[in-house]
Amino acid sequence: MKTDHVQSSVRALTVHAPRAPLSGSLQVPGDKSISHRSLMFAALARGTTHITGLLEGEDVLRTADAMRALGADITRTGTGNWTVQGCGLDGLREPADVLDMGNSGTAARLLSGILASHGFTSVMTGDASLRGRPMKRVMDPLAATGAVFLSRQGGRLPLAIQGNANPPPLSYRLPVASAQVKSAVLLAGLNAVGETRVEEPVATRDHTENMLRHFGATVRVEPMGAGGRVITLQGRPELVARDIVVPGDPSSAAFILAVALLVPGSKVSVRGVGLNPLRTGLFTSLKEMGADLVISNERVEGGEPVGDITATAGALHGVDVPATRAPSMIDEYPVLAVVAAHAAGQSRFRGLEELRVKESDRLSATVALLEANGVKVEVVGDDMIVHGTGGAIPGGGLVQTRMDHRLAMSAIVMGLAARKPVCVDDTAFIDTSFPGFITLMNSIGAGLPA
Ligand SMILES: O=C(O)C1=C[C@@H](OP(=O)(O)O)[C@@H](O)[C@H](O)C1
Ligand SMILES: C=C(OP(=O)(O)O)C(=O)O
Repeated sequence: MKTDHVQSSVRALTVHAPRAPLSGSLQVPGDKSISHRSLMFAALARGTTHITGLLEGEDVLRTADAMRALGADITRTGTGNWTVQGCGLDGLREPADVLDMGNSGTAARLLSGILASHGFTSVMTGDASLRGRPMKRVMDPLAATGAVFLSRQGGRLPLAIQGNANPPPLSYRLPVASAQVKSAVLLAGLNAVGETRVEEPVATRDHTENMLRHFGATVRVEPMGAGGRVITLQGRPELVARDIVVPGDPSSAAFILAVALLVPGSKVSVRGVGLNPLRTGLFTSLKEMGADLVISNERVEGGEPVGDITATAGALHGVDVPATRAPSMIDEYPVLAVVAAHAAGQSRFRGLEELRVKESDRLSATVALLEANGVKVEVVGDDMIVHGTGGAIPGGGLVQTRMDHRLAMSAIVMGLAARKPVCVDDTAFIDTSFPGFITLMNSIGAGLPA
């Protein structure tokens, strides 16, 4: 199994500060959220969808395998170029074997919405990290549609799902700010007659809403309260194949831009980065720290705002990131903590409870990453407080990456910015979201061992 392959080929790395400033211009791989959805929605549509710029990371390859097991015909025609022959909403078939979603919460949670609303039985599992993550957050709303779930204790994978092909439409208020939960409910609503309604008190990434519309569904989005939204989806739409251009992943660009800000004298551009406003909280926070980040060539590609971002190294100061910004930068806190460790003064990141249920407990893992490298950090309730070193991160630590790609990449950024080398226990999981990361870093002069 591929999961075992990733787990068994441990790749340790020792990271030294580069001898010279970093420079260059590059593109990062396609957006992970949009890539998963492209494959899933194309499989549910009728006709042939061509996808350009698909992220070929392990997580997305798991979604491709799962959609194939459900009957879609999915072919890779070139780097990032994929073709999906969809089955239509009523054309999926029961998978003959267990669906292995690897390390991917997005794949598992979104797929559960699809599986719960089809009249067959399926079983889903994942690697040790994913098997530890909570699935009750999707099982609870989906069970109200008549789907039956059997999971391990605490709502953990493996999970057996007996779907209901005629689910009633749900009206659901998200108890956690999660685009994955929102998407699972909306995807189950595709097969329901009538209007599915989701209330989110804080807006989360809206790729599901935008992309379902692109494939022909009627989706309405209205503001609710201060920063919330109500999303309504008309059930049983005729989903029709539509081509998709996947923008560069802002969550991947984050690591390149962060290292360019921290290594003195550096200047690096990342071209074609997705700039959906529900994904750009990190860039806002970096600018508040005094970062020299310039966005140029803004345009719309494949329905998403896209631009080029240039980062130039310079002095940074601490920042107070409000909890309401968390959903728009939820995957970027580990690397922002490294930037805050380098900055002068104190930073506070508020409302990080969701970090505890990612590929690892990212709150405690980020604290450990900083502490191992001589940086003072505290957790107060759900807030993280980082005491910046004013450009003098001691380094010299060993970082445990806990099967978590974002910790591995953040640890590498720390090693490039620290005084003493940083050892990273395992970088293999970087391939889940950012294949080619080390090669790209070296293309701007990072000098990492290949
Ligand atoms: O919907 C998505 O594509 C994602 C939503 C976020 O998770 P939550 O919905 O759990 O916040 C994010 O952390 C994940 O990397 C991708
Ligand atoms: C949390 C992440 O992904 P997922 O939930 O899909 O595993 C991530 O990529 O940082």
